[in-house]
Amino acid sequence: MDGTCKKCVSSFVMQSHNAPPSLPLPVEFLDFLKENGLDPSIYAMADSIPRYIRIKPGCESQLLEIEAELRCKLEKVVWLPGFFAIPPHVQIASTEAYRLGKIYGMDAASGAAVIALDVSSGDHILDLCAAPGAKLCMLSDILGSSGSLTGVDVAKHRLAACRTMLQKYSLGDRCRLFVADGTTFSLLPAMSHEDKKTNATDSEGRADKFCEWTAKRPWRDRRNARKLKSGTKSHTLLGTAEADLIFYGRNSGVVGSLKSELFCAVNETEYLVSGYDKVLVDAECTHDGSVKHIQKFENWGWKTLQRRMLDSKRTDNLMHLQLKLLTNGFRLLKAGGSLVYSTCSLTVSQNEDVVELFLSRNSSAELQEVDVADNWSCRSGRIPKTLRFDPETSKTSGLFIAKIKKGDI
Ligand SMILES: C[S@@+](CC[C@H](N)C(=O)[O-])C[C@H]1O[C@@H](n2cnc3c(N)ncnc32)[C@H](O)[C@@H]1O
Repeated sequence: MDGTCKKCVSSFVMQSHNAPPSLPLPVEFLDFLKENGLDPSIYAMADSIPRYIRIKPGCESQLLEIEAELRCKLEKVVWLPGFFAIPPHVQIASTEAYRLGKIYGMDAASGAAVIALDVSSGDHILDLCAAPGAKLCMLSDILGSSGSLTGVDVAKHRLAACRTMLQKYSLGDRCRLFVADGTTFSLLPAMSHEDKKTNATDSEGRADKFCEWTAKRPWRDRRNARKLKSGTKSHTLLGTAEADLIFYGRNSGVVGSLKSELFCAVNETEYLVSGYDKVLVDAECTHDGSVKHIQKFENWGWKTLQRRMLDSKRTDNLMHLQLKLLTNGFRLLKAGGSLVYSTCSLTVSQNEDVVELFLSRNSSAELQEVDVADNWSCRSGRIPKTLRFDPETSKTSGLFIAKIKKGDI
C-alpha cells in the first residue's frame, strides 16, 4: 500500500499541488470543484496516470506477445490480479490483442469495485447500471460456469454496446441484458431449469417459451416492443413491466422459460428469499473523478460540460437518482446478500451523503468492510469502511466504493 492509509479516515479534500492545471478548465467547472472542496490540479495529472488493461483469464501466457504488440512493458498491478499498467499514451483499440479479445481496457479502480463484490460460484448477480459493460464483463469472467448475471441499463444504445462486448469476449452464456429503469426494475434472477414449469401456453393458446437468443427477433416480439414503445413517452419512464430483454445467453436461465414467468410480478418478501446474492450499483454521476473523461471535453467543447454535468438541476436530480438506484438495488437483494455502490465522482454529495441518507432509511442495511482492500492503494472515505480511489493516492481514475450488506431474516 502506498503512503496513505485507508484505515485512517483521511480528509476527502485533495492536497494542493503546485503544478497549475494543464487544461483550460472553464469557470463553471472550477466553481463546481470549489463548491465540492476538490483541487483542480488533479486535471493536470492525466499524463502521469497510467492506462490500465486487464488480461482475459486464460491469456496470461501470452504476456510477451501482448507486450511486443503494444510496444511497452506491462507493469503488473500487485494489488489487483490480472491488471497491468501501461503508459498513458499507448493506444490499445487498434491492436490485434484487443481485437481478438485477449485484453480489456479497464481502470484499476473499476476492477477494485468488482472485486469488492466478492463474487462466489453460483451467485445470482445484478448489475443495475451495466453499460457500456467493463465491470459486467469482469463479473462474467469471475462467475464462470455457474450462477447468473443480469445487466440493466436505461440507455438502449449503450446496452447494445455492452451486448457487443459480451459477444466479442464470449461471455454471454449466463448473462441476460434488460433495457429498463434501474430505479424500478423488479425481476427476480432467472430460475434454474429444474424449477421451470413445462407445457404452459400463453393467453392465445400458443407455447410461449423463450427459444435460443438470435439477433433477429420474431415478428410477434417486435410487434409487442413497438406497442410498448408507442405507449411510453421516454426511455427514462421505462418501468419493470416494460423491461426490454435485448440479449440472453444459452445458460442464462431464460431459454425454456415462459415469458409470463420471466416477467411476473412478485411479492416484496419474495426478494428476501429468491433475490440476488450480489448487486452492483455503479451509478450515473458527474464523472468528475475521471480525469480522462474530463480531458475529452477539450474536443467536445467545454460548453457541453456545463450542460451535461454542472447544471444544478441536473446534479440535484442525479443525487436523487443515485439514492433511488441504491434503494432499488438493495430491495432486490436476498437476505444476507451484499451490494456495492460506486461512482466515479469525487464529491461527497454523490457518495457519502447518498450512502448516509440511504442507511438512515434502511434499518436492515449495514456498511461492510471490504476485506480484501487491506493492501489496495486507496484511502478511506469520510465514512469508515468506505473507500476512495483518486489520481493522486492511487494513480487511478477517481472512484468511491461502499459495500452494504442486507441483514439475514
Ligand atoms: C457510470 S455508468 C456505468 C458504467 C458501467 N458499470 C461499466 O462498468 O461500464 C452509469 C450508467 O448508468 C446508466 N443509467 C442512468 N440512469 C439509469 C437508470 N435510471 N437506470 C439504469 N441505468 C441508468 C447510464 O446509462 C450509464 O450507462
